[in-house]
Amino acid sequence: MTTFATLRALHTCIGSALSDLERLYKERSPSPSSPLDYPSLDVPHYPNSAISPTDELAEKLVNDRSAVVAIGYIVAACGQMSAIVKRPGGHLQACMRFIEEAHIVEILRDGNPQGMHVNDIHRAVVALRPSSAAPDLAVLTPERLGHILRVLATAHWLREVSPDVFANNRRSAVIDTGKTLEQLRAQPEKKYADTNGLAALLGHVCEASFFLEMTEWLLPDVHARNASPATPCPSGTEGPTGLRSYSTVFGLDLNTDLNFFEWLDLPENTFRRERFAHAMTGSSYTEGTLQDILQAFPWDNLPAGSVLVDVGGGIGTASLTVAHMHPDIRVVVEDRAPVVDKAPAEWGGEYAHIIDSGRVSWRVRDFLTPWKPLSESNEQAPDVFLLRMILHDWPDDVCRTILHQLRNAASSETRLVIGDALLLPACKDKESLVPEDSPLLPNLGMASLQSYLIDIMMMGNLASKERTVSEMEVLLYSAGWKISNIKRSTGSLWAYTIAAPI
Ligand SMILES: C[S@@+](CC[C@H](N)C(=O)[O-])C[C@H]1O[C@@H](n2cnc3c(N)ncnc32)[C@H](O)[C@@H]1O
Repeated sequence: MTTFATLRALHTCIGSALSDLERLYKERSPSPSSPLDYPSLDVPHYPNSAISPTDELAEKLVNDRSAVVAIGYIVAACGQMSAIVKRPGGHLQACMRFIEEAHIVEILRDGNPQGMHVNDIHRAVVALRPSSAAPDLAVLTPERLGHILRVLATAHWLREVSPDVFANNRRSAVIDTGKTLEQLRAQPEKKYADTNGLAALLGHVCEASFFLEMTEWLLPDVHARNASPATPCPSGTEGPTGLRSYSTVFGLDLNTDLNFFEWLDLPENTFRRERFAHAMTGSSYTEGTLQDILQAFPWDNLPAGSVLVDVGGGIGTASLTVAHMHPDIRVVVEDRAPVVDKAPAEWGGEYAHIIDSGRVSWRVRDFLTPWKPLSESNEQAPDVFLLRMILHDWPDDVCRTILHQLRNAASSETRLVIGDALLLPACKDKESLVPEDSPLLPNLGMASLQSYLIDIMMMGNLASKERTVSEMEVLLYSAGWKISNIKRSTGSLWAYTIAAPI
């Protein structure tokens, strides 16, 4: 195929996906005379604010199954077209991290919806910083702030309404925590409590960019060329260049032998630890949806009183969703002590009654150690073990230990529910997310990039990985489990894998 033919095929693909999307919105319009429009990029939709029933319907349809497929095709085709016609640019991570930490989205939401002048934004940013560590105004100038915001407006993450006047748009509003400026000033550490976790996720991912030194980690000569001569190197830890060798990029970046979670437990990382817990809630909006777990497993078929154990469940984002919809299921969330100590207090009103009644509870367990019955009087094996975003954190040998502990505790009826992306190759293979004759990559290319970037982040942070279907199959089999079903989220690499004891 010539390049122009490929570009034309991609153009057709965008056109037909757009027609599908437009048809869906037209068909679901409350009145044929005023067809429902797709939400505008220029209009922020804050998670906690009231909107008209029509706008609410338009928002809801974005997650409709057929809309998700059409959106995936549009993103994949546009990404592929851009890659063909233009060399890549830089990345936005530093600017994204700054606007999240500086509460810019909340400041713009609180200000004039038509936009705020950069001088006013600057004043508000400075006023929200603690007086004990006020910014140096010769460093944080309105001019520099304006340049940062313009990068984001250029990348459609904000709007520059008129020169130096900025407003939120649909994208930036996604990371609005709904907190007032007074709340942020009084309790900045509570910024993520009772939110959808997307601001926490952005803050975590943009900061935890340890994988940026992946090249130094993999190529010791580049590390040797760039390392400061003062880099301490305890004897016995030298790599081939005489510099210290690390098992992760994270270790190299922070000069530590601790793993990511051990580091998170350090007293100075309290804020990061709590933000990470909320970031996991946010991840359920970017990796499939939180509701996918409800379709992933036949929860209705479990007998009343069945027990779901959420292994490494954090604040319990996924299992609380199950408990909420299935009042006969009991949930026990297991995690490390610093997480368990804080978890119940991180939930607001919606789930209070389930937590207060004791139907959802937390207990401390290191998942590398044998699983212990829930009480002396109840030695029964749990009905379901949930491992959501756990196996992708660990290399195969550690995963095998985690899985063996659960296999030893399981009865023949126990099921394992694993929530992790299952990667596909970027070429034709047994499974494809697109039709046979599509010009798109079978893994949906740019629309799936997020899962592949998380894969690299996992390699950098924890020497682990996202797995392919066959890698997952082999791993589970080696620990005594056999896959019985895989439920992929629509148009996505995210999946719930169900396994039974062999
Ligand atoms: C990526 S998070 C996933 C959290 C949760 N499953 C979810 O989907 O929101 C990984 C979790 O594993 C927990 N964890 C790490 N090491 C652990 C260990 N040795 N024992 C128990 N939990 C552990 C972390 O504290 C964290 O909550």
